[in-house]
Amino acid sequence: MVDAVDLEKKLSRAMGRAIGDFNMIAEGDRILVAVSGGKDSYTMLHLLRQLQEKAPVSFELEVVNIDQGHPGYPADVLRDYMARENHRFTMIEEDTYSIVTEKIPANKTYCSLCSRLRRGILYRVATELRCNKIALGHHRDDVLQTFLLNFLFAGQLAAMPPKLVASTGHIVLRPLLYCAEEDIAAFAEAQKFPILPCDLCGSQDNLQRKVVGRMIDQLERDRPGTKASMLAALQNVRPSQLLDRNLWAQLGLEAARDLPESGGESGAPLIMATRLARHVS
Ligand SMILES: Nc1ncnc2c1ncn2[C@@H]1O[C@H](COP(=O)(O)OP(=O)(O)OP(=O)(O)O)[C@@H](O)[C@H]1O
Repeated sequence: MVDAVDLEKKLSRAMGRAIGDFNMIAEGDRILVAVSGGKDSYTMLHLLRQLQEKAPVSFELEVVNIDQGHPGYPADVLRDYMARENHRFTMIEEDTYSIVTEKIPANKTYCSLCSRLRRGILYRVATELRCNKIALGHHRDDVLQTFLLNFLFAGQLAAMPPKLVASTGHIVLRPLLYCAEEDIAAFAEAQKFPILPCDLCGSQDNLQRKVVGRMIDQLERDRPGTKASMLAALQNVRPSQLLDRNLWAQLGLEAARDLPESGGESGAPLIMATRLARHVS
């Protein structure tokens, strides 16, 4: 049983590694921290605030929540928490719920349109608050699920970008991308974050994603370390072992090389073991 202090250290180390690996934060940044009231974004906010206090670079945090007009949205819970914790907090009221329920048939999931509308609002608010970056609370398990969803059902080899330049020029960050969901859940519980319900829209939450999530969880139960291996794989891409002709052209490849030092048959396990050692801890 890991206690809250150890969990905090573990999560904070994982977040620090992601921030360092992808050069996410620089001196003078103004970061809009998008908080939904769920466990992931509460945890992200908590860890970013801690980092802010000890980091060698100085940056600012602007916390934003969008009240999307769901019936029964307990806005005061979030307002009270932000006031108690002394965060710079803005709640934006935009009734995207009416748009989504009008456009999407009742038996279909609202998630995709709802999150697209939300993203547009976040970009607008980031401009209004003079924020150059936007932090989202996606974590390792979101990344793995997205990867598998794309692989199995969308014909693409793609996960989620750790850092993305949006068309508006804002930089979108995912600082929790190395953090395990179960650690976040345990930490959020230990911290007693006042979690807002996520089923207020009554829509079936992205069913396909849930199925894939359960598949990965089962694999992890059968073979502990599977998730760490999947995450390591996303950081250990061998373009020449894939079949993307455009990628081959971009890399100027004529044929795949089978040199041991480039990780041919014999090199692969060693590289994987090294990477795993970095990420299992
Ligand atoms: N209503 C909202 N207002 C502000 N930011 C949001 C809102 N909803 C989602 N986000 C941001 O988008 C991220 C991903 O949203 P998603 O709905 O997939 O969250 P989630 O997996 O339920 O995470 P969380 O536990 O933070 O709610 C959140 O972590 C948060 O950063």
